[in-house]
Formats: sequence, structure tokens, C-alpha cells
Amino acid sequence: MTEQVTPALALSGVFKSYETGTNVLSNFNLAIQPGSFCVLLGASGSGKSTLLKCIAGLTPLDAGDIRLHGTPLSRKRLQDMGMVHQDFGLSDRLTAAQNVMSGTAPSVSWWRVALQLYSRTTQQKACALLERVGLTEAHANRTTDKLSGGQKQRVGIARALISDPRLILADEPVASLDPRSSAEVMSLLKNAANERGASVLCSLHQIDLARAYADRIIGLKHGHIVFDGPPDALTHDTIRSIFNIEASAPERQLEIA
Ligand SMILES: Nc1ncnc2c1ncn2[C@@H]1O[C@H](COP(=O)(O)OP(=O)(O)OP(=O)(O)O)[C@@H](O)[C@H]1O
Repeated sequence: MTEQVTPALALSGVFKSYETGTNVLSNFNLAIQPGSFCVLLGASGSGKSTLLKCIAGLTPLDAGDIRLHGTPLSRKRLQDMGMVHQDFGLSDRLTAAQNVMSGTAPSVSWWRVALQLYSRTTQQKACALLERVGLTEAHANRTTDKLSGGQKQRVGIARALISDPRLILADEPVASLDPRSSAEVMSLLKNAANERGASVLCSLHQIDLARAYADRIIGLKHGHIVFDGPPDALTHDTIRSIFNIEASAPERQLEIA
């Protein structure tokens, strides 16, 4: 008999609509296995960000259950999650190191974060993480408005890692980066998560990046899963369906949708 592994993340019967009347998720179910790198692939408006925000506790559910490693979400459990944002979500008046340390916020008193009173251990960990994501001491001491987009997202990844999360959520982490920086940031995210045995749920528009980095691709359309499988099972017909691309569109266009 094969042993049942508790999913890193499990959503069951999740419903989410906005006050405007937009129904985004209806009876949504998903389970992510520990250590996997899952990409949510979907067109604009398909519900990727809403789904990630529900998991991160940034927007309330209408109904449903979300569990992290078998335990229902709560403030304490939120410490087990790190989030990487599309617009970096950094405070430009803080240095890169201070931004990274602010990632400890769920587990340290708010006043410590407000006054930038971090322990020596946290300071050392932030420096080590910045080094891990390829930034120097000079970058660490610079306010983030003086960093490039790719460097800012490296800071975003270091911040997501500082609380040693078992799950990393990334909402279109390379949306505003050029192709080279995008590939670098995706590699970094994948390798850093792998080293720590963390699972990743990452939303993307870019099919080529999804193919290159995902263990599993989840195709989302109007809040429903229309594809769920390994990258090599993603056919051109499925891509057409996920992105509403006409059947007559050349195949070349499908790889850059
Ligand atoms: N705060 C909000 N209030 C009302 N409607 C919203 C809100 N946020 C998102 N929506 C709507 O919910 C639907 C799903 O949006 P969501 O941002 O989750 O999609 P997405 O797949 O992440 O899109 P994108 O790739 O453009 O970021 C859209 O119709 C959007 O207009």
C-alpha cells in the first residue's frame, strides 16, 4: 500500500467573488505536493492573483477550506508562507537589507519592524540571503529605489525566504522584467526553493518560462482548472484554449502568448 503524503497546500470547495459581483472562484479544489514547483498559467483576468491572494490570506474567502501541510490557515500558519509580488512590494525608503528583514513581520512584534529593531541573527540571515540571490553588501545598504527591476525582485525573493517558509507564492514575479532577468529570477526562485525543500505556486503569463521551470502546470481559465499536468503534456490546443487564441493563429505565436 502506498503511503498518503499530506499536501503542502490543499484547497477544497473554495468560493470567491468580489463586491462588484465578479465571481472568480466557484468550488475550486487543488492540492500541491511538498517540494513541487507548480505554475499557474492563465490569461489576464483568469483569477490567478485572486487565487494567490486567497491562499496568502490577503482577501477573505466566501466559503471553502485552505490547509497548509494539513492544518487550516491561521495567522501562525501564515508564517509558513513567503510571497513574491509582481510589483516587488518593496518599501523604497528602506534599504534592501531592511526590506528583507521586514519579511519576518508575521513572527516579530510590529514595533520591532516599525523601528527597524531586528536581532543580530535576523541581520546576519538577511545578509546571507542577499548574497544567495546574487546581491553585494553595497546593494544591501542601498534603498531599493536605486536598484534595477531584476535586483528588486532578487530582494523580493530574499524577503520571501527569510522566515524559512515551506510554501512560496509568487504572483507573476517576472511580469516587469526583460527576458534575461526573467530567466535569472525564475532559476533563482526554483533553486532557492529546492535547497530548502519548499513548495512553490507561481503564476505566469509566459508559456516558455512555465515549460522551462514548472514540474506541474495548472492552466486556469475563468477560475477553473482546464489543464493539470507536466510541461510536456501541454499541447498547442490546450494553450489556445487557456489563452483564447484562435485556431488559425500560427504555432510560433503560441510560445509567446
Ligand atoms: N479587488 C477587486 N475588485 C473587484 N474585482 C476584482 C478585484 N480584483 C480582481 N477582480 C476581478 O476578478 C477577476 C480575476 O482577476 P485576477 O486579478 O485574479 O486575474 P489574473 O488572472 O491575476 O489577471 P492578471 O494576469 O491580469 O493579473 C477579473 O475579472 C478582475 O477584474
